[in-house]
Amino acid sequence: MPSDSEAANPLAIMEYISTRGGAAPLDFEQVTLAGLAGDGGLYVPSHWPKLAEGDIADMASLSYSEVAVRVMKPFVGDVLSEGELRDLCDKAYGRFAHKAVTPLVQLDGQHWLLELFHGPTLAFKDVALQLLGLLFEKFLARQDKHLTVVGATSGDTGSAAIDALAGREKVDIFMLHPDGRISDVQRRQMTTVLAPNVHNIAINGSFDDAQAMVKRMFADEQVMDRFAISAVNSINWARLMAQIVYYFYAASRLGAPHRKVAFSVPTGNFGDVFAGYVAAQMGLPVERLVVATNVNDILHRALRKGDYSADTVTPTAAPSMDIQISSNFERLLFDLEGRDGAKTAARMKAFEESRDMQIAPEMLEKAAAIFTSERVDPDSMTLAMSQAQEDSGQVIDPHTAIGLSAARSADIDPSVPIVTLATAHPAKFRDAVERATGMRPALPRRIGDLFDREEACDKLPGDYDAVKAFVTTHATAANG
Ligand SMILES: Cc1ncc(COP(=O)(O)O)c(C=O)c1O
Ligand SMILES: N[C@@H](CCOP(=O)(O)O)C(=O)O
Repeated sequence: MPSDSEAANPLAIMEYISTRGGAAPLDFEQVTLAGLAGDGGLYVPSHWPKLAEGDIADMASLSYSEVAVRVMKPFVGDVLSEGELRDLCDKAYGRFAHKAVTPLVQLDGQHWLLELFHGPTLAFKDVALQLLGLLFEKFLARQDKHLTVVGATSGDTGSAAIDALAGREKVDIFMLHPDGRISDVQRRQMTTVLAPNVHNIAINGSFDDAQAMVKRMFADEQVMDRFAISAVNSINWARLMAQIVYYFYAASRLGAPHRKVAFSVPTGNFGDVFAGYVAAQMGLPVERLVVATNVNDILHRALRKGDYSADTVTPTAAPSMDIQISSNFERLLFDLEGRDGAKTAARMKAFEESRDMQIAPEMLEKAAAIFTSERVDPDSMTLAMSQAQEDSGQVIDPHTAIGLSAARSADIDPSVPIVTLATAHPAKFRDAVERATGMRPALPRRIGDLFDREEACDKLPGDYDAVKAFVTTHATAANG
């Protein structure tokens, strides 16, 4: 738990440093607009702020928006006043279709679902991206600058980012998705947004290929000199920060800080579960974080055996988790290695060249203090969907099913509540849900006419130069 002095001074100035140690420290406004560090690293806070037990206990009776203010304020520092942060949270979470924003649903004596899909695009990404859109707007109004957002999506980040940024002045968004490897609903949620500042690009390749191209752009001086490039993926610290909130919100309602809570997290890019790790560093009593993967199991192999070697991506019925190179794992490695940027830089450079990394037993042991992992195969995923419907009347999506199956397999004390993050609405994956349960979920009213809308999308080869040429031709220069 936090020391008295840390708890008493949560607003000490927060600086952000790169995991690779080669970039100047930034404040919260700068880090939000920067996205990825110039040395290729990911920004992290210079220290983990601590919340006092009493503050965590108080959260049980606060609204989601108020919990968000209390959790995020130490990361924001004095870049926004508390009133400004509260206004942004009220606005962001006011767009959610459920009063609780992220309601908890009890399945049985030990298992709960945390429904994170009540935002405009029906996945957990809205929780952070609705806020990030408003943060961009606020910070760009302070700076006379035009922002070019370049992102990669395996289905959900794209629509949430586009919803948050479509039509905003001073921002263009270029969103790369793997052609043919996302659900029809996911694709249409992006490609039917016809605002002139939105550019959808289907690339021939996997999410990993798209993500690698995005990262390469941040290191490309020809692009960076002309355009102010930023990120909406969880490589952007502000994305992760907003995702820490729901761990506090859920755990405080289940008895934290006086009771430990475990979380099972369907995982791909390691962002959502890393947010849980941060919550634990801030003082939330987290019994365990279950990293639930599908057959694209690099994280399971890494946490179980130290084998972080990237295979090719296998397309599955949980396409948003079809990822083999998990960007945010670098943030964990940085912590596990004593926050030594030079070591992390050397490790990541070697990985980028060989696509292989072995993790030392002492680092694995530290990770095992909080993380455990489970690999869920397609049959277990299908079974989790049908059982959730039969036993609890809950229709769940394939990603949530992977989380729930992992939660039920993990070795966790039966007296500890386990919260599975329900990361997407079942209507986004109607074919897979229908195959598992015989039920075809209806599209929620707000996207009821999705299949009647016109689509716009450019197709490009999985080639960096082609994507760079497209972005630099269509983007607005930083100085407008
Ligand atoms: C529905 C869904 N579940 C789980 C994940 C995995 O989350 P993360 O990439 O933060 O590990 C994603 C994609 O990010 C997703 O869209
Ligand atoms: N699953 C994501 C992939 C990117 O993850 P992010 O959290 O880093 O944006 C998606 O659906 O796009």
